[in-house]
Amino acid sequence: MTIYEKIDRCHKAISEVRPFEGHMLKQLKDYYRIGLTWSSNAIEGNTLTISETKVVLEDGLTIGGRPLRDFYETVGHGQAYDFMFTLIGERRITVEDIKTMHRLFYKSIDEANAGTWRKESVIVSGTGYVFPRPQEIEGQMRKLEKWVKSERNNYHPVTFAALLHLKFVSIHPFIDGNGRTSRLIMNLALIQDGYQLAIIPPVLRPEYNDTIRQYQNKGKSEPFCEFIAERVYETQKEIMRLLHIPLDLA
Ligand SMILES: Nc1ncnc2c1ncn2[C@@H]1O[C@H](COP(=O)(O)OP(=O)(O)OP(=O)(O)O)[C@@H](O)[C@H]1O
Repeated sequence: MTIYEKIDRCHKAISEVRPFEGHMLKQLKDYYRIGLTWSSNAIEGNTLTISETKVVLEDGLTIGGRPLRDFYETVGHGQAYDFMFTLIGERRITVEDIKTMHRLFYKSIDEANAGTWRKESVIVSGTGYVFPRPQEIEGQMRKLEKWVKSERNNYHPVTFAALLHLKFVSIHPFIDGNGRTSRLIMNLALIQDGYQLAIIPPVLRPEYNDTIRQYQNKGKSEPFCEFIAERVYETQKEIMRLLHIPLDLA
């Protein structure tokens, strides 16, 4: 069975318990708020542990001895995550939504650059890939928005979400926080289509970055899409375990 067939089997089993409705939706949202915030920040070097992330998000407390920036990243990611969930009933992902997500994540860190395109060129370590010039960003992001509208139904929802992430990080429209924003947009696409989140733990960072590079250097998107599909499948199995859905359906 391919990873996509496995995902579809799980999707069918999970959809029967309607996890994205009513009280279950709230519980799932709260559960993954901590997991996604922690993992997405940790992969970029944030030093907070998962239990410290929970303290910051749920009690609003700072953590002694940790950089203030790590605290702001956690609070900001929590707010951007909440905004992402407000779009769950829609099937749109617009440039404005993307800017709002970045602004919420980044406003306490650098208000002037929050939700605004970068004004400088960007170099990403580990790749010789040439990113668009600042003056090209608005056009490329509008093109991406059009692609979302016109191409979404031509892909498996998990492939679509992964491609959206790839295309977004290859524009790298913000001065910082592109990784966090790309993972939020990808997860927005997944939950809008009724799929579970893709959570990338920091230990998988080398594989994550390597599959992005394969797309940029060799034009191969399959390794990244499969990497993301594996992550969605892991979350599906976790949800099935939590909701007492027999795992032999996985
Ligand atoms: N070769 C690459 N090209 C483009 N983006 C990449 C590449 N490798 C990794 N990335 C993405 O960029 C992110 C890290 O790059 P960078 O540090 O420049 O991002 P950032 O803008 O600082 O955002 P964040 O701090 O949220 O990651 C990774 O999390 C990944 O999503």
